[in-house]
Amino acid sequence: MSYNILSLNPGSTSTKIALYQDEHCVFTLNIDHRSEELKPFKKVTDQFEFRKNLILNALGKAGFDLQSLDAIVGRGGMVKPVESGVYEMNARLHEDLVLGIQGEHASSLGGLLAEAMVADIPGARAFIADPVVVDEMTDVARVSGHALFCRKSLFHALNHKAISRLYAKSVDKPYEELNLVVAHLGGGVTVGAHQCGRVIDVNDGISGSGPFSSNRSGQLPAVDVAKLCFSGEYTLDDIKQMINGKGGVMSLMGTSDMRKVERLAMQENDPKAKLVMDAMAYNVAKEIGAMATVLEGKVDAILLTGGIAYCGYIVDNITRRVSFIAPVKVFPGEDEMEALAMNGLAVLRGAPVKVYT
Ligand SMILES: Nc1ncnc2c1ncn2[C@@H]1O[C@H](COP(=O)(O)OP(=O)(O)O)[C@@H](O)[C@H]1O
Ligand SMILES: CCCC(=O)OP(=O)(O)O
Repeated sequence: MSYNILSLNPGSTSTKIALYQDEHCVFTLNIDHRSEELKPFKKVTDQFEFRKNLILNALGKAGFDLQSLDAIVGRGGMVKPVESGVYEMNARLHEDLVLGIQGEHASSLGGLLAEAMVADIPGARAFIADPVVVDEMTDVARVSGHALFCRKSLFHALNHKAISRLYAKSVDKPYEELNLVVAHLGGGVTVGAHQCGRVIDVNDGISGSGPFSSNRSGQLPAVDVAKLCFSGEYTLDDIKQMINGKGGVMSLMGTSDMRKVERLAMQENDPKAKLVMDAMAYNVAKEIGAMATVLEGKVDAILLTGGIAYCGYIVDNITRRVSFIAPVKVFPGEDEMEALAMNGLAVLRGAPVKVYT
């Protein structure tokens, strides 16, 4: 029996779609969204119709018959902390994706779009897989320095796991027998300590922790942020945007496109662009060092992935700083589309599916 699966990956700056016939990718498209295009939408969930129409138009243009789909797998979503795995859409999951229990992120649209689209396809199923809220952190990693706060597991779980499995396959070992430090360098930056198949610690890529990224501030001096909050000059929304969306390279260089920053630094000898690239590499390397201590120095490999892993200058800079810990392997971009489809395929072929409660 053969299956048709659609992968949906809504990101902060793009919507990626891919069609699979069993293991084979037959169509893939990356729709970039300019920031002005998304500006009119107050909340992420307000983008639902806009993204749905783009997807349906793209599939229509490609001449694909939606009725032949067996499953749609979306990248999810800011729901409650969950175990790694595939979850079938249900009323609870729908509700929590809409509410954004742990905050707002474009990936929450993945499950909602999958659910809405299968509604018109008899027999088709809607899933999310390894959402950004996968939580395998140890108790000690959760404790923050104040009783009102705890550290959260919000990261690129899907790509962390997919790239780790790809690496494990390349060295002919089960992922569950390896200790890895994985750094996803993208819109957000997350660096995780993978111990025998579980991400036991990771910086929170949404709420302002760890290294800065192309559009996020990472950790900031808390007292100075508190002063800004009470200065009367900024709204809560302004402050949230400083941390997530308009922070990081966006704030330092006025763009979140690392290709532009790289061009400025390398071709135009812009000292500020070079300093920002150096600082990004420095901070990512520091976080990798921290995660190596979580694994007590027993690290089989360090994996660099995400869009910024295409940037040779940053990769070389990080590698120079951390290669004393373990060999560094680079997986530029992501393996999320295939991971979504293969997770869905496994369920269609009889693997267990998890129920979100
Ligand atoms: N070839 C490249 N060289 C340098 N940076 C790149 C390249 N391609 C993408 N990027 C940067 O990667 C970042 C986006 O990474 P990506 O992994 O696609 O994002 P996300 O984590 O949101 O999926 C952006 O800052 C983009 O400019
Ligand atoms: C940390 C959650 C995932 C995330 O940051 O994704 P993007 O880099 O795609 O925004």
